[in-house]
Amino acid sequence: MSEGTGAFDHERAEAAVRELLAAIGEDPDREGLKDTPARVARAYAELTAGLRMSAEEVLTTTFDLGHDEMVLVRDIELWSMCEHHLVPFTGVAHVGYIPAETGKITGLSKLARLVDVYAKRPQVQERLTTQVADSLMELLGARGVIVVIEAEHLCMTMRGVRKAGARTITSAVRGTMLKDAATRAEAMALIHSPRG
Ligand SMILES: Nc1nc2c(ncn2[C@@H]2O[C@H](COP(=O)(O)OP(=O)(O)OP(=O)(O)O)[C@@H](O)[C@H]2O)c(=O)[nH]1
Ligand SMILES: [Zn+2]
Repeated sequence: MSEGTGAFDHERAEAAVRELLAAIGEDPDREGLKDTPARVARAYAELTAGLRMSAEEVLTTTFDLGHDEMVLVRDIELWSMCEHHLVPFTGVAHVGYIPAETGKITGLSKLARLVDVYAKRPQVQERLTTQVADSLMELLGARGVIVVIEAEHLCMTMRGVRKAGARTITSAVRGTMLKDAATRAEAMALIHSPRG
């Protein structure tokens, strides 16, 4: 994938929103819309903040707890933006890993932050899923990783095919989670066990 600069240009974003308002037949100068380009630019800066963050920054806090068995955080709330239509897709991510033999683990919140690094940018669900899995393998030296994402795409709900409630499920399985069926089954059982 070719890389953009990642830098957010507020002035350019404001001008583009003003232009879009004119293109849809609105009057960008009417009272209710006059602050909209600046607001939308700020909102887009937030919604694409992942372009200006890295997995390396997020996974700096690690502990050597000697815990070398599965850690799984499920139901991590997720908001991303479909790169085809620039409308949201939303759902949950389940992220599990088997730490390195040294027992090097990261903070639980860092798994949720990692999801945000890759979610807060124009994205497709498949790439989001593999990027989270691959960064855990590389940066934590995890022996195995499983990432399952369940999401609803507003581009399929509010427009186009208009199928509300359809959920897309993607998974990325790496290392021992891939090789060892019992470990993978344990992770899937944890992901699907009853809530509450
Ligand atoms: N694989 C994948 N497809 C996605 C994702 N988000 C949106 N899409 C799909 O991207 C496709 C884009 O299709 P196009 O035919 O180029 O665009 P379109 O005419 O707006 O398509 P419709 O949505 O079917 O109206 C659609 O089928 C979307 O459902 C995603 O995360 N992964
Ligand atoms: Zn879309």
